[in-house]
Amino acid sequence: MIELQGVTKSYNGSTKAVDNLQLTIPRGEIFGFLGPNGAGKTTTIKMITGITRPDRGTVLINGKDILTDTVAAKRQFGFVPDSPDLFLRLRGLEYVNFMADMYEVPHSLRKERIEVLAKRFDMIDALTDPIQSYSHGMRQKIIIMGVLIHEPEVWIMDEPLTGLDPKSSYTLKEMMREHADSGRTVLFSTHVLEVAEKLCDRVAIINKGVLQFCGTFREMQEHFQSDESLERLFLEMTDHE
Ligand SMILES: Nc1ncnc2c1ncn2[C@@H]1O[C@H](COP(=O)(O)OP(=O)(O)OP(=O)(O)O)[C@@H](O)[C@H]1O
Repeated sequence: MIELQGVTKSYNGSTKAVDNLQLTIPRGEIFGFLGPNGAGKTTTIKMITGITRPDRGTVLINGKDILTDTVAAKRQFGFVPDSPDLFLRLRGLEYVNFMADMYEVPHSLRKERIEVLAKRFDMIDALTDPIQSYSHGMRQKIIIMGVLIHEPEVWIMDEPLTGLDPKSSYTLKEMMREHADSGRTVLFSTHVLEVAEKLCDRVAIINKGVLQFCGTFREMQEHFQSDESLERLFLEMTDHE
């Protein structure tokens, strides 16, 4: 479960990138975070994950405060950032083991977990190659594997499907569904509204740092008294000044 209470952030003391955001993302849900470029999605995700400090407000992950109980809060989640260009000098397997070390995954569990993940993402043959030699999609997949190796309860993913081929994208979406259906939490941001419409139990739409809507797609249609697609409703909400 992720709770944001009055979360606010300005850069350089000027316009608010995120303004008084109030959100609760319960267990058992795939939650989509949507908004146009520059809306404040990444800033919000960075505040949830403790990378950026909010000016005001509180972030709780499974009840643990990211600012005051940071390590306990960080143990609750796995985070896939928007750029997978990390640890390029390591081989895939070294990186996944490094992540397993960080999260104290026992050696007895690692081999099987790595095998299962590598099989699902078609990465078995690439594990011994340096990440530098990987394509964008392969880098994305190794980052996802490194995150999932410690089986975090809460998944937080910033545009995780970008660059994935159709099979890997299908696999990740399937894993997100399984994770949420087993009573755990998935938060991800995306620009692909068709994916959000099909995959998410609820979505939040943010524009210029302000929450425009939070709820199910059906609730959104009821709210706007419209049977339009998510894409049309999104454009209506975010196009107007
Ligand atoms: N490090 C920074 N310094 C100054 N301004 C920033 C910084 N990071 C983000 N911003 C500004 O904050 C606002 C929100 O940016 P953010 O990256 O959170 O949006 P986003 O919704 O993730 O966008 P995108 O969909 O393009 O990735 C934008 O106006 C952006 O220019």
